[in-house]
Amino acid sequence: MRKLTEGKLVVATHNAGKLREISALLAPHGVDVVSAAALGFDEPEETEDTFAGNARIKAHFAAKKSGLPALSDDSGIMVDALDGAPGVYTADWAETPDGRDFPMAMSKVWSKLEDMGAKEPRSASFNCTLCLAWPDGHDELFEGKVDGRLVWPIRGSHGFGYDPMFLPNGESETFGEMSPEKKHGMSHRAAAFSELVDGCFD
Ligand SMILES: O=c1nc[nH]c2c1ncn2[C@H]1C[C@H](O)[C@@H](COP(=O)(O)OP(=O)(O)OP(=O)(O)O)O1
Ligand SMILES: [Mg+2]
Repeated sequence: MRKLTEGKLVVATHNAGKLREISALLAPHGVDVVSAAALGFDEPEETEDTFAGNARIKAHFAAKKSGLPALSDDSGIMVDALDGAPGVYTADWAETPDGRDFPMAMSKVWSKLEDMGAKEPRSASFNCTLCLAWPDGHDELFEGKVDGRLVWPIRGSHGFGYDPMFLPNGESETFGEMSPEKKHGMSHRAAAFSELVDGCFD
């Protein structure tokens, strides 16, 4: 597996919540981080139907454009009773003409479960695929997952996206209620990061 040797890394995301988490997860490793959004890069279209496929699109786009290694994150929530939806389309479910509306997206998920009479526990998982790509076209992929269940009403104002409706197994706080440090100890993103750190950092 290729090691990350350069000091500077582009984080290929336009999501401020993800950038905050990725920066915190990278902080102990002495990497100098700049985001694709801060560099003014466009968002490439996420045309694949897998997390890995879309992670590769985002990381290669930023690596080519910057001439630096780039790290992307493609992630989403998979609800068992919905056969894994919204999955790769988790961000799309929140899309409105005025931007993303996550309270609306969470209530869409919950109403679908209500409409179908889904039984407790309404199990779901958060999934994350990281892609580290270099300007020469090489890449490495890492995956992480956390299992839990969905709750309603939503709880907490920490984190981002669908965090307030996700209760990880064995916990009493949703991702929206827990501190960032606690989420970083158990999240899908943290799990993928630990693979990345083991494989690519000295
Ligand atoms: O820890 C999380 N806590 C809550 N929600 C989360 C999390 N991780 C992903 N999610 C949701 C947010 C987003 O709606 C979708 C990912 O979509 P995804 O395309 O990978 O990210 P994005 O468009 O927000 O940013 P970008 O593509 O620029 O990295 O899953
Ligand atoms: Mg996206």
